[in-house]
Amino acid sequence: YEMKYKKIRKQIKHTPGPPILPMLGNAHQVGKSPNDILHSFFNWFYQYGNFSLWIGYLLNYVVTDIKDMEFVLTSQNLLAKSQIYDVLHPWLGDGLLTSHGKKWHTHRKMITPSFHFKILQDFHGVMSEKSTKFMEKLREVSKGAAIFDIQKEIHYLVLDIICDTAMGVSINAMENPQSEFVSAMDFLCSNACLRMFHPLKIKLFTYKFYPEYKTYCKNLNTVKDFLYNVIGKRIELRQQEERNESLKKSEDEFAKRKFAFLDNLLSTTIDGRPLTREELYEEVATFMFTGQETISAALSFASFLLSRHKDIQKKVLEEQELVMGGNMKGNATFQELSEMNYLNLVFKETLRLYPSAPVVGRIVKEDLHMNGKLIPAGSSILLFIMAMGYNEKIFPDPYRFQPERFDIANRAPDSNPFEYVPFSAGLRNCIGQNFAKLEFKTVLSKLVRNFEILPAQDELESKDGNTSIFFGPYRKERSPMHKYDPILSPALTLRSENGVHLRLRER
Ligand code: HEM
Repeated sequence: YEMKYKKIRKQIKHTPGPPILPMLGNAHQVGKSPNDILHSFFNWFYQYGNFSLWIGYLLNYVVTDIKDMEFVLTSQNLLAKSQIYDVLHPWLGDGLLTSHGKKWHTHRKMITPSFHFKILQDFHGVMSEKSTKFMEKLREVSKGAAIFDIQKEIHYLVLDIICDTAMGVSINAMENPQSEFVSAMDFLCSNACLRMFHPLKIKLFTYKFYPEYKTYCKNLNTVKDFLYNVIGKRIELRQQEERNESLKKSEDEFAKRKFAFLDNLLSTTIDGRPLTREELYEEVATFMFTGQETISAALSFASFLLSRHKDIQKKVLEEQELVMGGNMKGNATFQELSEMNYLNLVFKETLRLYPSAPVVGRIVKEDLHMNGKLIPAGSSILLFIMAMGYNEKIFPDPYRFQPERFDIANRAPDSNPFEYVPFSAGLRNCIGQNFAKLEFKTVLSKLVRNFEILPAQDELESKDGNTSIFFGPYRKERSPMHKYDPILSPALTLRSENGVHLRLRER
């Protein structure tokens, strides 16, 4: 092994990286917790730019250079995902996120119309309804200027929205966070994140020997049973409708007709045949996973940033007053949301500082020549999306929260579209980005109109416009971390390990 890898290391001398140990590579330096991993990645980004990272004998080629990012994202041959996605397979199967080749291609084509703006308009109704309920929940938890964890509350809101839009089923997670299905979904999301960088837990055949494996199976089965049950009932309902039978009046929630992503899948065909139950399951489970943690993170971090930047929150509110006029407590229409340009800039700037998917991976199946550099077959390429947002040449003063930097008037006319890619780009870009933007704006617009968002403690308000999060060598110039500063945890999705704490004051 050592001989073989010595040769490969010579081949990639073009790209430095942290020094390695035999057999371990850099595994001992990456760090134990997800937060350590992020810090190590940032330190190496500042030190090397692109860097090569060895986990045992697996080469991870980490890309932070804009031209290389463009190369990978526009390549037709780098569409298959890397090994870190293996943890998702038992849960999501070959859904859109994890599949590749012909299956991915035909399913992508089939699913694209489900995100058409006419369908998003229907989903917007669900988003508005759930956000109204969310305001009531916030009134309760923020009573008496209590410091609370908004990430937790947003998580349940987003789960409610995604269940309703994916399956047409209301699970009321905001009211029943302890339900078996809600806990099982929570378990699977964090389980995936924690296993991704664990050398033994990442593979199912070694994970089976851990005592927690039993709990994993139990939660996986809960989610699968629930989804298969909904799918089965939906199919039955459609068959009844097709036979033109009058529907039995029932109290059953599944019988209530509500248009959902699943309905779209049921009316689609692949090569002239309807989707199998397994295919339906895979795509619904994928929609629910990808559309949950990502938006939760964006909304939580945006609330956090606004809580610490009063001046920017004021601008968001001024725009709300302008667009909504006298209807400050009502639902914003689709049209009104599209007029909220400043809120759009806040969305972009939040995703620059806290991209929901900080790293995405691809597998290199054949030797690759990337802008003059050889990347050997069998390696994995990790696109370090988060580091791109902290590139000082593109985003001066990168730790400053400054939505205006995304104003078209302030962007360099020759800017490269690959310098900012929170939704990835190219053929495997995020299919749900318009859904995400719509949900972000629906919820945040309502939040800002109902509440003044305050930091957990008054002294935490930013005096210089900077965030309190620092990575890499610049950290030592800054004040120490406060207990209410988020500890970032990256895996497939970014979140705060210690929650996102703040206070609210009703307007
Ligand atoms: C702020 C919110 C979001 C962000 C930042 C985000 C980001 C991303 C990124 C970076 C990828 C590429 C992943 C990779 O290459 O492995 C991706 C893929 C994907 N996203 Fe999103 N996403 C968001 C919301 C959503 C939502 C709301 C949905 C669906 C409801 C969704 C569905 C998907 C799917 C299905 C893929 C896989 C697409 C494919 O491979 O063809 N995402 N997303």
